[in-house]
Amino acid sequence: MSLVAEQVSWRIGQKPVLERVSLAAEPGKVLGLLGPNGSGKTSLLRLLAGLRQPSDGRVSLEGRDIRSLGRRTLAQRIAFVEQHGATNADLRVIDVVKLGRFPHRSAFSGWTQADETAVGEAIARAGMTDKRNDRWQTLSGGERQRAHIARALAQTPRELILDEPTNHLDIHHQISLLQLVSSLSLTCIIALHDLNHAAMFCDRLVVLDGGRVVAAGTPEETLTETLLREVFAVDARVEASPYHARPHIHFLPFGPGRGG
Ligand SMILES: Nc1ncnc2c1ncn2[C@@H]1O[C@H](COP(=O)(O)OP(=O)(O)OP(=O)(O)O)[C@@H](O)[C@H]1O
Repeated sequence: MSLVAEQVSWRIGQKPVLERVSLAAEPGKVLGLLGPNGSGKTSLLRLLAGLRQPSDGRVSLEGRDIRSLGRRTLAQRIAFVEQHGATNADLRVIDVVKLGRFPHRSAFSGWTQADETAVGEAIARAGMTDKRNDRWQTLSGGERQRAHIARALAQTPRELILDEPTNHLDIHHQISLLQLVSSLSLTCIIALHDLNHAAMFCDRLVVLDGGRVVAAGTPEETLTETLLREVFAVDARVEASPYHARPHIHFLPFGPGRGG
């Protein structure tokens, strides 16, 4: 296993946000993190990235508690694309993506061919080659999102953590990003709201509700009509897709008095 959370709890003051959450991300696989608004997805991703420490339990990377790993080692291994990542508005796309190389550089090394290659490939994979010299404030929300993804790829991580990375993207870029992520031989943990996209592109899913894991397994095991009703408060029919090998969810309209 690569990134593992064992019985992780996180509280803010007296308020429990995550309670005894365990999950294990398999190398080279995509683990989807699902759950309604406020269920604890972002909080858990921040713990997995080492940006926060759990109140109880531990997060480990290949068996070592991430608290024992230095910031630089963690940054060489784990890239995190946050939901509302901020960026200095004066930079160009290429400058933002170059920041991804920072953990790999020392005070004495100049900009190397390996840095150049990593940045060029990351920009191409994120579909930003045409925009590489554009200034940050001229980009659309979706282009900024893709530039942040390029920066994460330039980091050449072995673990990639993405918090709702498709939420500003048009449908073409949503599908192409998820396809890209699932084609990389990286360990990927991705929080998603689109349950059909999760079913199509994730190998395994973990569902949070109220800060606890309420389901985990393959998309077929996890995305049941009962779970959709009990956790997401929607009526739906789940069937094997005739077009791909994964389940497909048909959402049904709310009955009278059930909207909102
Ligand atoms: N710094 C904080 N201070 C107070 N409460 C917080 C803080 N961070 C998170 N919370 C609370 O913890 C709960 C979980 O939040 P979190 O952002 O992890 O949920 P989420 O599943 O990512 O939600 P969404 O789908 O809306 O992005 C929410 O009730 C939120 O208000």
